[in-house]
Amino acid sequence: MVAISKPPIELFFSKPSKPTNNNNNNNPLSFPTIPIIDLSKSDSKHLLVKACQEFGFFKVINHGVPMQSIKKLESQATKFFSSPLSLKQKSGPPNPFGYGNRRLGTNGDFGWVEYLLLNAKLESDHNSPPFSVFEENPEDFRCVVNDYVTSVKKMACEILEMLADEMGLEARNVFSKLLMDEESDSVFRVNYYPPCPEVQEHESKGKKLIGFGEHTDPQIISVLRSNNTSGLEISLRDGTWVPVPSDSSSFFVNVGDSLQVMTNGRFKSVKHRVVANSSKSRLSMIYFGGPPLSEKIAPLDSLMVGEEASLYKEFTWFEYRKSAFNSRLSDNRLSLFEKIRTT
Ligand SMILES: C=C1C[C@]23C[C@@]1(O)CC[C@H]2[C@@]12CC[C@H](O)[C@@](C)(C(=O)O1)[C@H]2[C@@H]3C(=O)O
Ligand SMILES: O=C(O)CCC(=O)C(=O)O
Ligand SMILES: [Fe+2]
Repeated sequence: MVAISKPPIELFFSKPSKPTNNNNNNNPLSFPTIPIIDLSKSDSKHLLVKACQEFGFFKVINHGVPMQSIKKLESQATKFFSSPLSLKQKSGPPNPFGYGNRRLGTNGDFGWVEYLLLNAKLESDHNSPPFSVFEENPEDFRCVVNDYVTSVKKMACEILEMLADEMGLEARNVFSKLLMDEESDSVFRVNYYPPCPEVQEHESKGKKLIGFGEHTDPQIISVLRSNNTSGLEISLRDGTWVPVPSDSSSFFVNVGDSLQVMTNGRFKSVKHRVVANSSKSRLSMIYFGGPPLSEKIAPLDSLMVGEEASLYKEFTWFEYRKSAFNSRLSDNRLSLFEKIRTT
């Protein structure tokens, strides 16, 4: 186990950002409303497409994921993160899966966060983390995660099928089949953001303490649920950061880079980040639905109209994933795969 050295506190603060008073309605105190999609309503499809085009982000209610499954996972995760650091570290480092602390990825990014990065399909394998805290009964944790991921993946597939339907694509499972594939490279992550007393002192100087730095998610779709501590922010196209009020009974969904490519840029992968809280801890769990490694990612033929040109070079998910994991968190990962426009 490699000891985790403490990075200087400066690494966790955001650079001064654009003033946040340039939103749509010119009112410095109001933000555009984040779309709310009621999955129990059949007419939500249109709103879903609109949300993916305008924000790449929306909130989902009446999602069908049992509260019991959410609560069980929350309680297991709380047990994990409240155990001694030395024990948690026995489930790390996170390469590729396991417990991580502050260091995000391998390229020098830091956040005020602890996390568990897991394969979305937790196998009954003694070497799969986290074996340390749940030593007495690792099957318990595995079942709880698998139960939760199964329900959330079902919801993600439903959303992807509604999107395909509304866009008039021939096969409504054109996106969802990638998540359903046995070989789907999907990831599950639990993030724990401890309270940070230094937040207030820095806020008075106009700086924000960063829990998880700004980035887009590389996969197709991400589905997030958190406790009632806020912190998540999304970036609008004009660079304005919009805080997302927490809601522990709903899910938040964002479009990933791969879905942006498959829709030839119609849907936008949203830039987001998490800012730390001075007094409350935040616990979030995110399912990242990804394709099989060998899957070719390119704009869907059936979507291209007239002379529409593809904005991206074709790549496999393996190639994109490799390139993404070699990048810094805030890099524009897709720019390497954009076609040079000649007109
Ligand atoms: C700094 C990094 C962390 C990350 C891999 C990367 O090099 C760039 C993308 C990051 C991200 C963001 C979404 C997910 O949380 C994640 C698991 C992913 O697939 O891409 C993380 C990666 C990570 O934490 O290892
Ligand atoms: O923890 C959160 O609320 C969001 C984290 C995130 O964006 C990520 O893990 O990719
Ligand atoms: Fe993310």
